[in-house]
Amino acid sequence: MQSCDASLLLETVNGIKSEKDTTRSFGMRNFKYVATIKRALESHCPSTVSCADIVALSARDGIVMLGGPRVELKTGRRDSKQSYASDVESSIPNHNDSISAVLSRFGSMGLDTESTVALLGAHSVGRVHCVNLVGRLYPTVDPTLDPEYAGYLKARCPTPDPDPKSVLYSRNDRETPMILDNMYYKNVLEHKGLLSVDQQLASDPRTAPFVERMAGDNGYFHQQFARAVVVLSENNPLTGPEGEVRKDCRYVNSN
Ligand code: HEM
Ligand SMILES: [Ca+2]
Repeated sequence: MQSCDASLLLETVNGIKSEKDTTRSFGMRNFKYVATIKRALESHCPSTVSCADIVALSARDGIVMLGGPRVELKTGRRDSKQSYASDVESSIPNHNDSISAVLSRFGSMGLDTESTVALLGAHSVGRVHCVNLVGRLYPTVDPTLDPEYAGYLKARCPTPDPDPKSVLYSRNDRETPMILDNMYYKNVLEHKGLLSVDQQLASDPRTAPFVERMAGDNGYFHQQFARAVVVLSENNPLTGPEGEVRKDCRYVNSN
C-alpha cells in the first residue's frame, strides 16, 4: 500500500474524489497550516521539500510541542501524483474495529504489538466527535465502560444520531488533553477508553501487559512511541525519481 506520500492532501479534481473528501477522513482538519509551511518553503527554496516530508516533520515537531519525545526522522519522501480514495476504507482502521484487525493492519507495516500499543497512546491528546462515540452509549451503554464516565459522555453527546458535521465532541483524555503522556493507558485501565478499540487494548491478553507497563512508566511509553513513529514514517514512501515534489500540496504539478 502507498504511504507517506502526501496523497491525503490532494483535493478532489475533475470529479475524481480524493482521500481527504471520503467520509472516513472526517475529523482531519487544519490543512491550512500545511499550506502556510509550503508557501514559506517555496519562496525560499523552490521545488525542494516535498509535502510528504512536511507532514512527517510537522508530526515530529507536533509531538515535541505536546510534551512527547524528540524523534529523529529521515527526509527524502516524494509526493504522489494521485490520491487513493478507495484505499482509505480498506486500510485505515475504524473506531469499532476489533483489536485483531488493528494488530494485523499495523503488523503489515512492520509494527509489532508493542509498537501498536504505543502508537494508540496518541489518543492521550485531541478529541473524538460524537458520531464516533454514540455506538457505545445508545441504545444501551457498553458494559465495559465505567458508568460514571458513560454519564459524562452522554452529557457531551446527548443524542444517538448526531449530525456528523456538528461540533459535538469529547476530549480523548480529560485530565491532560494537550499532553502526549501515558494518561491514555491509565484511562483505559479504569474503563475510560473512548473508542471500542481503546477499551479492547486493555483487556486483550496480547496487548494488556504493554498497557500496564506503559500506564506505570511514562519514559517507557515515550521510548516505544518514538520507535514506532520512526517505523510509521518510513512505511513505503516514494523516493529518488519516483513521484514529484509538489509546488502546492493540494494539487499535482501541471507539467
Ligand atoms: C487502531 C487504530 C486507530 C483508530 C481506530 C483510530 C480512530 C480514531 C478516531 C475515530 C478518532 C476521532 C476522530 C473524530 O471524531 O474527529 C481519532 C482521533 C485521533 N487519533 Fe486515532 N485511531 C487509531 C490510531 C491512531 C494512531 C496510530 C495515531 C497517531 C499515532 C492516532 C492519533 C489520533 C489523534 C491525535 C486524534 C485526535 C485528533 C483530533 O483532535 O482531531 N490515532 N482516532
Ligand atoms: Ca494526555
